[in-house]
Amino acid sequence: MSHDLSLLGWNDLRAAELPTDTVPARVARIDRGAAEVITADGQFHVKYGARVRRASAADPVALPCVGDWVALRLLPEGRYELDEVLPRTTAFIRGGVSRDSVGGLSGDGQGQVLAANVDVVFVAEPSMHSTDFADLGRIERLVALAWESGGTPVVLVTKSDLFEDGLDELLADVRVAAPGVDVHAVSSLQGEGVALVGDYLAGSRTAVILGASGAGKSTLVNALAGGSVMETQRVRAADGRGRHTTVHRELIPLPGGGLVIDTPGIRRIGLYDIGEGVDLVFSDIEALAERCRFGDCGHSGEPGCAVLAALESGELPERRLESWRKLQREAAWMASRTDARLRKEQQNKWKVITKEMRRSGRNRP
Ligand SMILES: Nc1nc2c(ncn2[C@@H]2O[C@H](COP(=O)(O)OP(=O)(O)OP(=O)(O)O)[C@@H](O)[C@H]2O)c(=O)[nH]1
Ligand SMILES: [Zn+2]
Repeated sequence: MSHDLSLLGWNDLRAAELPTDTVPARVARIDRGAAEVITADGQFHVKYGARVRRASAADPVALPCVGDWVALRLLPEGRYELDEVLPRTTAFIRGGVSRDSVGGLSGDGQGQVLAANVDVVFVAEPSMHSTDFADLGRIERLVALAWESGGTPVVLVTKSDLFEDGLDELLADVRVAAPGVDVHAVSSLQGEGVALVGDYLAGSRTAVILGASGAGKSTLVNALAGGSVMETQRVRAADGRGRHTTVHRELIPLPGGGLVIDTPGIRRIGLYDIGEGVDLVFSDIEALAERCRFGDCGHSGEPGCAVLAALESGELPERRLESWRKLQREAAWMASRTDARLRKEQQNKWKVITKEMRRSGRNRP
């Protein structure tokens, strides 16, 4: 079967990075130290070449991951090996911190890339979660993660059908929590907003959907695919296999164009992987802070504090200020446990390319 690689997101920018005498491929899945890749000539299972093994021994971030564009080299015996990971435009990195079985956090300082070359990051938060309303703090956290990856966040308030009165007010609150980010109401069951979500994937862009368990991620992918490509919670509850079993395909091409990456790692991300993205989510508070009289204002009673003034006047919700403080503390904690130099180096490389793409409008529908 032959594939048109441009439908998987291949473009001139990436073609310019391809070494001579190699074949381009996109990683659909990693399976026990080898990669399942899609090339123009079909799907292959390829092992890592010496170059990849060497680079990843020094730095696990260099290991191939789902979404990567890679260069394959044909060996004399007629099979391909994965010779090189092409420069990533965006990446979700788990910064060497994980929650152990007893719930404590531990860090080994080693980063791990969970997904690469994701253009659009949908943040799914239900309008109603059993008896609770949408959690604005969770939206802020996930939007911070999205910015951090280099992709463009879009917030989806899911299950909008459950919320009749007051949806507009809720959307307004969400817009305050995510300044500069598109916010849409979606009902995957009734179809509201689904086509709009699909529009973000035009031009064969790649998306991930972040959100808590039960946010409706699988149901949305199924709605986008116009069929059942993902098991949803109900099905899984019925067969008793529990959560996180949706692993058969991790790079899912949608019939209307574009791709969605869904992996267990991406599903679990968001509990503690935050960093500099926090500044972008709280750009309104950052702007206020610049107007404080003292450059090192702690916004806790100093004279001439613009942040507290905005709180007084009601311009800045108190919940948001608290959320900012909390996420900043977490980000600082994270940073103290990750190899900062390594992280920075990787991110700078992608940020340059991502900025280029933003400038040329590639990330906007
Ligand atoms: N009313 C309503 N229910 C929905 C909608 N979308 C999803 N649901 C329901 O919400 C539940 C969870 O949906 P899933 O799609 O499995 O959620 P998920 O985010 O994939 O959850 P995990 O796989 O645990 O991460 C299911 O019972 C869905 O039927 C919607 O638009 N409206
Ligand atoms: Zn201040």
